[in-house]
Amino acid sequence: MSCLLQVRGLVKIFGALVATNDLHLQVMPGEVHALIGPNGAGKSTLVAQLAGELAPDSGSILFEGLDITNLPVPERVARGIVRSFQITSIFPQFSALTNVSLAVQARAGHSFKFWRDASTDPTLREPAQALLDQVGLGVRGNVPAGELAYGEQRQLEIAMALATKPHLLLLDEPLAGMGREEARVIVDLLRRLRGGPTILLIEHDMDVVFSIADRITVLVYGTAIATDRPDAIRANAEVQQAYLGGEMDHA
Ligand SMILES: Nc1ncnc2c1ncn2[C@@H]1O[C@H](COP(=O)(O)OP(=O)(O)OP(=O)(O)O)[C@@H](O)[C@H]1O
Repeated sequence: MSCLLQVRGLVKIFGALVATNDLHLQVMPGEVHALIGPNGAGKSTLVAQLAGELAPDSGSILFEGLDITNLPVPERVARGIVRSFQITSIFPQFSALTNVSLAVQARAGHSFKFWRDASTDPTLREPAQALLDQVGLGVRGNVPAGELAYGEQRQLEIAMALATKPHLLLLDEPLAGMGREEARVIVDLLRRLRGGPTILLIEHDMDVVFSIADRITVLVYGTAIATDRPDAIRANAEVQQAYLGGEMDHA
């Protein structure tokens, strides 16, 4: 099977710091692929380069066989690389349903200024309601987005990201700042998304990573030191060394 995303020899330097260091990565279609590594290993820097927010100093990124290394963010989104929690902007005064309707509308190529249409047009409302149902916010559609609980806003952002019909969904710490119950809702949602878009996930909660990832890549000092299935990663001596026997013990 040919890979969806291929990163070849990626390098990103900040002053004296090599944040991404000759990084190679392959993400296969349909998988949940987790990126883990100690603090400062370069996970977010990598995702920013995949999303097009940061330009690499060298190396290349191929997506669906096409070199996208120099494509700007909107063109990557149009090709199906979508980052949740960063690129989606919620309008807090609009209802959850209108927010998702706007995302559906944007995907269809219309301008955001027609938000009045977005809240009433059935061709936007119906898919938007289906997306709210999918993320577990089906009964919260009429609530202004700004009044949703923190975890619900993250669910809403996932619905808005899904509205763009992503082929690759980039999730950078989707559980950050959440309590136990809110995190459980998001983890259940990620499980339900299996079979949908390919997911590249940065997550510090090792229990979550090891229970939902198909494959895991471990970054250390900007380099991918291992990519494998969870059980093989857990047993990998170099990986255990990188974590100094800490977090991995609990995984
Ligand atoms: N814009 C920037 N300018 C300078 N240094 C940066 C910049 N962005 C990141 N860095 C540095 O690059 C290194 C990698 O940071 P990055 O945030 O990618 O790591 P991370 O693995 O995501 O860390 P964490 O798990 O703590 O979120 C760190 O040393 C960080 O301080």
